[in-house]
This record gives sequence, structure tokens and C-alpha cells, in this order.
Amino acid sequence: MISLSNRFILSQSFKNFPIKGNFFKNFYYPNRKFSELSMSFKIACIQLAVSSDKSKNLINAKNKILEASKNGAKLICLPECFNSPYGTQHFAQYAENIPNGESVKTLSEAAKESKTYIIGGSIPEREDSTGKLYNTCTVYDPEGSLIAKHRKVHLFDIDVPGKIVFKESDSISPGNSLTHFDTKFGKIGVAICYDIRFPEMAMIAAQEGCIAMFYPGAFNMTTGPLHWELLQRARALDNQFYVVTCSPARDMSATYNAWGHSTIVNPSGTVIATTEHEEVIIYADIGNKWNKKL
Ligand SMILES: O=C(O)CCC(=O)C(=O)O
Repeated sequence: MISLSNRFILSQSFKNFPIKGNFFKNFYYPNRKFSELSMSFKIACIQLAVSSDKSKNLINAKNKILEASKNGAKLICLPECFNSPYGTQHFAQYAENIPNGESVKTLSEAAKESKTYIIGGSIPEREDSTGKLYNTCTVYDPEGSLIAKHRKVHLFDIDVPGKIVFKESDSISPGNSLTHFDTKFGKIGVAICYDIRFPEMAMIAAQEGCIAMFYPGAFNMTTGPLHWELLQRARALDNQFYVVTCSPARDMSATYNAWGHSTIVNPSGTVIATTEHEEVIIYADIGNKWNKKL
């Protein structure tokens, strides 16, 4: 039995979120449009091999971003916790101030050099004024400006006897807001890993006009095979938008073994790109053309 003990009712956590007008008015989103500029554009997910050496992780991430952009990607996603091994024992050591840390500097340079949008997976963030840690995704435009920041809302606490025990809330504090940002291709939503289990976040993103929801994530060897793809296909079909996940590569010498299988799903719930668990970049063209292929 999976104990999802930190699950709380989203209507409470977002009780102040402004849902405008009649929420169900555009249930099938007939008016949501990709920008005229982009009937389709290429995206990339970098399934990065993450080590305990932060500088090495940052150099590797930047090199892979430049490689993906040379291959035509215009929007590039990194995995959850790309600068540090995933684990409550590591977060404080690898945590950085945002925007004054070295990971933000590296990703901003990489975005500017590659002239791409970057969804920077996540890093452990330290808020200097409170000392609190967050699991935070930063987003950059092609000029290298930091344009959005998402703090993981739903922290991953799990206890499956004999399989996996993990309590992210031991060291990380939860975020309390939703994150959507504009690109020249259309509006994009971002959330992190366990956030994908809470359908309301994706529904609100769709209602707000997002064309895709990106989830940097690091599922594990227990819940990965059970739910990773199913959740992505469900969120995509529910909301008729693209769902994109980006995991670290699997490292069997680490304390937390990521499932891998970074995946891109179209608005019909069909997997259009995926992989196994090694370090690799996956690509897909996303845009309005998907419905002509039904
Ligand atoms: O929801 C799950 O099963 C895994 C979530 C997770 O690994 C995370 O939030 O980091």
C-alpha cells in the first residue's frame, strides 16, 4: 500500500488562486492556440547523468544544452535535481540562492549562448532570509533572462515497506503557487515530479491557455513502472495539451535510483518520444499538427 502521506486538498492550498469567469466554459479549449509563429517547434529533454560533483553536473548540463540546440531544439528541459544527487541528505549541501547562485549563472549563459528557452529542471534552493530549502525550477528566455521560478508544491513522502522510504519534507519546504510563462510559441506550465499526481494543477494550466505542461521529475524503481507514463498520458488527455517529463539518468550506485524514461506525450495521450534509463537527449516536434494525425 503506497502511503502518499503529504497529500493535501488542492482546493485548500490554492483557495486564493483567481479562477476567472466560468471555469467550465472552455472545457474543450477551442480557443487555445499555438502562436502563429509556430505551427510546430522542436523541444528536447536532457536525461542527464547526475553525479556528486556539482561543477561537473553544471558543465555537462551546459554542453548538452548546446548539443540539443545544434540539433534544432528551441525549448530544452533538464531533470529534477540536476546539480545534485537526489536525497534529503544532499539538499542542504548543494542548495543555492536564486538568482545569485552558480546554477542560475550557468543556465542563463547556456540559454543566451544557445538562444533557446530553458526549463532548468530543479535545484535545491536556499532562501537566505528564512534559511528554508525548496526544490525549485528556474526558467530562462533566449536572452538568458530568468523569466519564471516554480517551487515544488507537493513534497514526495512515501513509505512502501521493503521497497522505498523517502521523506522529502524532512528537509524541503513546499511552494505555494502555480507557474505559467509566456514564450513566443505559446504559454507553458511547469510543475515538479510528484506535482503531476495532482490533476488540478494541470487543469488550471490548461484553463489559463497553456499549450504544454513540463514536469522535471525523478520517479523511482517502484512507482516509476506503475505510474510514470500513465500519469503523463492522463494529464495530457484530460487537458488536451502536451505533457513533457524529464528525469535524471539512472545511477545504481546512488542512494536514490531514478526510473529514467523521460517522455513526451501529445494532446491525444499518445507517447511521441521516450527512452530507457541511460543518459540521452530525446526530441519531438510539438504543435498544432498533432490532431491531423489522429
Ligand atoms: O509520485 C511518485 O511516485 C514519485 C515522485 C517523486 O519521485 C518526486 O516527487 O520526486
